[in-house]
Parts: sequence; C-alpha cells; structure tokens
Amino acid sequence: MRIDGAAYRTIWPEGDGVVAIIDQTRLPHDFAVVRLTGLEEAAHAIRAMLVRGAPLIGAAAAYGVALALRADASDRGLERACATLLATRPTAVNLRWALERMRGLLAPLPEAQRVGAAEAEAAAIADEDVEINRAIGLHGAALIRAAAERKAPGEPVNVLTHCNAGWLATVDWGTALAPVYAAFEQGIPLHVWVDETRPRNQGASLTAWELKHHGVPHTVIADNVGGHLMQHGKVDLCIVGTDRTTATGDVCNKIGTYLKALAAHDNGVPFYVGLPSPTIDWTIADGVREIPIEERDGREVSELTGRTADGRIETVRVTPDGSPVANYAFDVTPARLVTGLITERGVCPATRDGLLGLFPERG
Ligand SMILES: CSC[C@H]1O[C@H](OP(=O)(O)O)[C@H](O)[C@@H]1O
Repeated sequence: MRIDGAAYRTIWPEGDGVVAIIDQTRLPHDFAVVRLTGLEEAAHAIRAMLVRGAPLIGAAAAYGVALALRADASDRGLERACATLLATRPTAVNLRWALERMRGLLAPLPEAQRVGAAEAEAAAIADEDVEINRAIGLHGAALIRAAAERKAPGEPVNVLTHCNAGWLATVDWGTALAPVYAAFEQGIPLHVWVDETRPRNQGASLTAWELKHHGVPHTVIADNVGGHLMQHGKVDLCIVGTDRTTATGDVCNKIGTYLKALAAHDNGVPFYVGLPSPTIDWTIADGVREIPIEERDGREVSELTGRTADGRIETVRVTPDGSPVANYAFDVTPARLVTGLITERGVCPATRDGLLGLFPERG
C-alpha cells in the first residue's frame, strides 16, 4: 500500500542476508524500518509484535528461516530455526503452515542449495499472500457493493472491523480490510468503524493509521461501542480477520471478536471473516476446545504507551500497583455466529461443506 505516495509492503528482502520490516510497535506516531539479519532478530520481531497478523507472521517466519540458514544450513540448523520461530506465538496457524512448507522444501536439499531455495520460497510465500488478499478484496467488495445497493444513493456503507486485519497484518492489501480498500477504489461510498481493540490497540494505532493514509473515511471507537451502534442501525456489516479458522468454520481472532459477533447476531448484522486459505487449520474441528489461546504479558493491559502533548512517547500505568492482570490475546467465534467466510476463492458459509466447496482438494 502507499505511505505518503510511496509503495510499501510490510516486509521485504534487501539482499545479502537483510530483511526489512516496518516496526509496527512504533506506529502510529513514528514510521520506522527495522532490518533483520538473523534468526534471533526474526524471532524477536514476531514475539514482540514488531510484525504481527497471521499472514505476516507466516511470511516473517519464512524469511527468518532463510536468515537462519545463512548462519547454519545444516539439518540441525534448519530444525533449530523452525523450532525457535514456531515457539514465538502459539495461535496464528500461518506460522506452523509457513514453517512446515519451508522445512518440507529445504530438508531434502543439499546444504549448499538451502539458502537460495529458502530465500526464493519466502519471497514466493510473500507474493502469494499479496495475490490471495487481492482476491479476498474483490470477493468482499461485492458484499459491500450489495450493501450499498440496499441504501439510499450516496449513503455510505458502514463497516465495523476489529483489531487490525489490514495491509499491516499481511504482506499487503490485508484480509478484513482488503474488501474495504477494493470497494473504496471502486468508488463505493463507505465508512469504517474502527474498534480500538484493547489492550494492544491494533485498531486505534494500526487500522486507523492505514485507513487515514489511504483516505478511507473512518471513526475510532471504544471496543464496547459496537453493540450500541448495531442496535441503532449504524452498522451494515462487520468484517474481521482471523488467526486460525477450523475446518468447520470456527474463527479464532483478536480478543473481543466473539463479543462483536454476538452483538451482530442479536441485531441481524451480517458478520464476515476475511480468510486466506493458509489460515485454515484443516486438522481441527472444535475451535473453542482445540485452538491454543495466547496469553501475553499483563503489562499490555496495565500500561498504556502514547505521545504526550509535547511529542514525547511515554508509558503510563493505568491499574493499581499490585492488581493482578490477565491478558488473553484471542477468542473463538463459533461458526454459527459467522455469516460467511471471504476467501481468495470466493465467499462461503462457515461450514465444513462450505469450505470444501471452495477447497475440494481438502476433502
Ligand atoms: C489478517 S490476520 C490479522 C489478525 O491478527 C491479529 O492478531 P495480532 O495483532 O495479535 O497478531 C488480529 O487477531 C487480527 O485480526
């Protein structure tokens, strides 16, 4: 996507064992590029959420393997790289998918061929992500267009989204926001309600930043406002991302997504999920019971970081000293609350048959 007129992806190779990323922990106040040169730096970037979002985590892990093999292309080096990167975050299935794809390609190769093959495969994963998301955008834009046709001419379609499933969560285009960008480019009047998404504020810090730079009308709201807006007819559809969707259509996404889905269901608001196929976990059926939910450092809840009036970046504590804090990073929305899954192959019901109809090779 474009930042001040310049085209960017979230991650890109610079050659000679350097991979560049946008440091998302510095947004929205500072735009900083960090250069990764080895396994530990790549693992830290994922673990500390300099890069985040299921598809981007997968791409970053793939590039992390390539960087690791420059230092040690042995079987042991490959296994250590995959184990180190897999351990960074437990929920987004793209991480496991990307590492299994890299290991499957590289393990049979002679050591001398592994670095070049790894760099090429990581680039292929990144390029594929862009095309998958572009397709999700076009399929999802049709849903926004249909919503527009049910409204008075020129009246904007109000889309509610949670967390950041925009181009910053992927290599480019995004998943939940790809339909928004595609519809916006098609001239469909729209507006986005942006859930701030406590505690990491990916909505307030990242989604709002993306939409502002792209010129998409939007309003940042507290996480608890969405139900009220739906009760008053101010939300035409919800589109969210996912970190892992089961073979039966249960959707794991940022904490709070389930509560939005409940409000949408109660108010008859369509609830869609932008779902690239690498985010489907075909091995599980019951998301609530089988998807590992990441628990992160409680300081993400007890502290807030922002810019002071005189431009300094400060962190302050918002809970009493000594109060225990729980920080569950994801929840699971049962398929029964999901109107449809927007994949790169089209939109389908959140059911096993719906997914197999688009991905028959998985039957
Ligand atoms: C397109 S995946 C976006 C997905 O990832 C986010 O989680 P995190 O920022 O912790 O990596 C969130 O669940 C988004 O919906």
